[in-house]
Amino acid sequence: MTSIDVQSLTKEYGTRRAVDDLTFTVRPGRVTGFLGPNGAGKSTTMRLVLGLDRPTSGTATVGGRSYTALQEPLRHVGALLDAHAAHGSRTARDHLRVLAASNRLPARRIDEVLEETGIASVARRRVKTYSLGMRQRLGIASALLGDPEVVMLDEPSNGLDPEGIIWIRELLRRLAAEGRTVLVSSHLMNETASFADHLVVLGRGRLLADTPMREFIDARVRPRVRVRTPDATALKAALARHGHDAVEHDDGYWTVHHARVDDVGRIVSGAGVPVLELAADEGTLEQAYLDLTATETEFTAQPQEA
Ligand SMILES: Nc1ncnc2c1ncn2[C@@H]1O[C@H](COP(=O)(O)OP(=O)(O)OP(=O)(O)O)[C@@H](O)[C@H]1O
Repeated sequence: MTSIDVQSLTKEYGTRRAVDDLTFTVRPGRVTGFLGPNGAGKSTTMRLVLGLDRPTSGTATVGGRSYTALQEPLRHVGALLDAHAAHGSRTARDHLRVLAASNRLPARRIDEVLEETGIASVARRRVKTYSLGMRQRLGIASALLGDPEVVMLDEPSNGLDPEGIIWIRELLRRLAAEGRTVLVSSHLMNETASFADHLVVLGRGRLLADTPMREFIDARVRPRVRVRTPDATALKAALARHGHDAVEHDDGYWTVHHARVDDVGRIVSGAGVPVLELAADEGTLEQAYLDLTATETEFTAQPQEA
């Protein structure tokens, strides 16, 4: 099994520290979401892992070896960094042919990844005629060509239509279920929440979190419960006896703050309160992420003066 290991990694561009003493491990068998505000250092870290840039200090390895030491690297690591990397005057098929030949990959993989990424029917068209979403699919096809154990994708949902977004979600889940190591950066929190098991979060080049997604959310967003009842008086009284306060909304629901659905369920059923609906109002990844990164965002819009 192959992990990505980042150890005390630092990258400076002139006086600017893009990556600052970063240490984390991306493990196989799960999807790790790679998050952080603009300029936090996600792409730089991925480039360092791929040997496209040299670290100022520290190391980034795949399965214990640096990427540049890997023979036929596409068999080990598949990456999508830039959807515009493919040459525009080539067809998708030719682009994949060149990659397959230079990594001694079997030609049958070309058809397999074209099918898998849904671009088989346009594979003979020149890449410059492709939409952004089609280029993303070609970038993912290139990443999967060598059937690699490690897959690293920078903003793969970018430009994909709703059907494409569902496809990429299922693809990422499947790659992880097959035991691969999957690192995916994204600015789309709902998306990330739908496919990630684990999160690595950066802010200004530093590590802010390296934690299972559920723990990341639960540590930052207090749980709430939504209840609907025809007997508000009984509901309020029952909750008050257990130290809970309920707030009513215009749509007829009540919210119980800082409470778990199991506890509220037990309280209301114990008190015989009639309940029409009872639901956990779980914290979202977006809420937790914004809470963590509020002070780590380099670029924020300033309120305009009237
Ligand atoms: N080649 C380079 N030369 C100079 N500065 C660079 C270079 N590449 C990145 N940087 C700087 O390093 C910092 C980190 O950039 P990086 O692209 O890694 O962030 P990111 O987290 O991927 O951001 P985004 O979410 O906007 O893609 C930024 O301040 C960026 O301007």
